[in-house]
Amino acid sequence: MIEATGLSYAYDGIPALADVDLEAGPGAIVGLIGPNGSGKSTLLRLLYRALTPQSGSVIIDGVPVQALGSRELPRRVAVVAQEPPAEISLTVAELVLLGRSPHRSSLQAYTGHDHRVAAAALHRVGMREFADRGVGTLSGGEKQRALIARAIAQEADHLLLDEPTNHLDIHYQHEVLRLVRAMGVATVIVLHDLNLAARYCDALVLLDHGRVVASGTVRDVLRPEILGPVYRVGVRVIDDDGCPQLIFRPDLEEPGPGAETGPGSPLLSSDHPLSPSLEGFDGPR
Ligand SMILES: Nc1ncnc2c1ncn2[C@@H]1O[C@H](COP(=O)(O)OP(=O)(O)OP(=O)(O)O)[C@@H](O)[C@H]1O
Repeated sequence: MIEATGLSYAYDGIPALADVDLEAGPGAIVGLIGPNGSGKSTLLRLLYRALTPQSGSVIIDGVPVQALGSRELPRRVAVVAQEPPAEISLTVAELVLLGRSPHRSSLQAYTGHDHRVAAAALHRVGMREFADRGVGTLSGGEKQRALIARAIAQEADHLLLDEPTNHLDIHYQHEVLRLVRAMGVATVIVLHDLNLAARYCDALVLLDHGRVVASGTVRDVLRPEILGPVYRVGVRVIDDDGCPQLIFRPDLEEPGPGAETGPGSPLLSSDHPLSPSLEGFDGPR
């Protein structure tokens, strides 16, 4: 269980996050969504103690995160951050094996069990044949999957991921999120793709300018009247076998400089036969 209450943070006096609450119960996946610069990564960094909040608290299974020891924290919380891995000179197998470090003392060698857990994690992300490759030689998506394998090998009860589907093709976007679901641990995940968020998250927290604009179930948050003003796009929600999915239109009221091909423009007016119907789209207010 991850409980964050009243979190605020400022970089060099410039506020990035203000009075944010979040809760991820056992097995629940909470999606952090919001525009660029809205504070998602900052919030995640506060959750895994890379940053210390100026006010508020983060509690992991009843224990303040600040009170967890440096070995206890990674045993409880696995992180897939946006930063590229420092372990660029390692092989993929060695990188994934690092996920076992919190489970042994620094003098202890990795056990057969550690190797089996690491190999199984690599297999789960479809990377077994990459075991001997250098991390530095991987594509962006392969690297991302190797980092997710490391988090799986860590066997922590809490998982924090910052845009884990970045660089992944559509198959692996779904595969990785299915894996996250199957791990069944308390998860907080930053996602830009709202349709993936709708499909895989149990709850969402929408940030804008460092504040929570909406939080709750997927259906509570992914509403055109909420998303439109925050993302400055037109939004339509459709139902895909019970899962809400979104279709977006660019901001119809404030075309950017030189934008001449939007609906209503001389090149593509809304009654042009090639212009798709705008019915059902709620433009931003
Ligand atoms: N190290 C830093 N020093 C100063 N300001 C920072 C730093 N990191 C982030 N910020 C600022 O804090 C705000 C929130 O940034 P953050 O990275 O948390 O947003 P985000 O929602 O994760 O963005 P994105 O979707 O673009 O990844 C932004 O205004 C950003 O410029």
